[in-house]
Amino acid sequence: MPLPSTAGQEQRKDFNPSKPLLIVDDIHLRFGGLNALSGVSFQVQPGHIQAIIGPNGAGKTCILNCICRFYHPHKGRIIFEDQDISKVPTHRVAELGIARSFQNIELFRGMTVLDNIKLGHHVHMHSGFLSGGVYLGKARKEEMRVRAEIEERIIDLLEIEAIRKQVVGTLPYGLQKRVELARALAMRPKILLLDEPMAGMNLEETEDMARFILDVNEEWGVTVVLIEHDMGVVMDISNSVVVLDFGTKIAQGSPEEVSKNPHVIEAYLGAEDAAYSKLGL
Ligand SMILES: Nc1ncnc2c1ncn2[C@@H]1O[C@H](COP(=O)(O)OP(=O)(O)OP(=O)(O)O)[C@@H](O)[C@H]1O
Repeated sequence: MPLPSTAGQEQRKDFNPSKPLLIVDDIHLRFGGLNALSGVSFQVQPGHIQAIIGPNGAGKTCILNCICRFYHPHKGRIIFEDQDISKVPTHRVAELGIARSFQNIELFRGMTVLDNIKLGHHVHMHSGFLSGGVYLGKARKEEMRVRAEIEERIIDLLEIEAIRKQVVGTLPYGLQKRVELARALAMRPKILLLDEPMAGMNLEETEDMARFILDVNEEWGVTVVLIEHDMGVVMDISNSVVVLDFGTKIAQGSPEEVSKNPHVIEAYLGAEDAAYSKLGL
């Protein structure tokens, strides 16, 4: 069942396949003498699952950090929904509809699952002292109702009903990753940036997570940018793949195209044979 009143659904209304939702334009990022990103450009189409792959240290996480403004590139632009967000303050990025999960879980481990999910909503709360503290206005009551409904649907979709009252720190790793996804969804994102959501998971947890990402994308219309080392997952669920190596884009295309690209094969072979074998070639 589709999520009500989400940014994702609004996005679906003016769905225009020829117009990118996100444009990463000539991004350069340096740390001292290290060029972490050297002119990386790509576009993300609305409704797509866009994978970013590449050997360790290729610059994948740096790209996500530039998109959500944790890092400030010294050259280049990030355009989201026709707006150049290169100067938008970091704390405003979530309000625009950009949510992310982290490589290492970033949850409040001492709080319950539900409370962690509720925290995802705070980006849409605009009430000040009068409306929030003293007078519970009509609009705010309506917002609370919608939020509660969304919460329930997220819990339902991600199948975490049974653990909603459990303290996050007591949960197995795979479930904690699921709660992190739930909290990101509570932000009602138009685009979801996922940094290795399957890392450290067993096969069953990986398959579950892949299904949840597909559900979020297909049923709720949320565009996804996905960094993932598991090539099986990338090949299965992404519409398009960008390949980075040493801070530059070396290939882009459908999963099938990039898996046959000689530069990609070479990059992976150079990195480690195991990664190459994961390409399934
Ligand atoms: N805050 C930072 N300070 C200094 N160097 C950094 C910083 N963040 C990233 N780097 C460097 O930038 C390069 C790209 O890092 P990034 O984390 O984007 O790689 P990655 O492709 O995500 O790798 P992995 O798959 O191992 O997570 C690396 O050499 C990394 O050490």
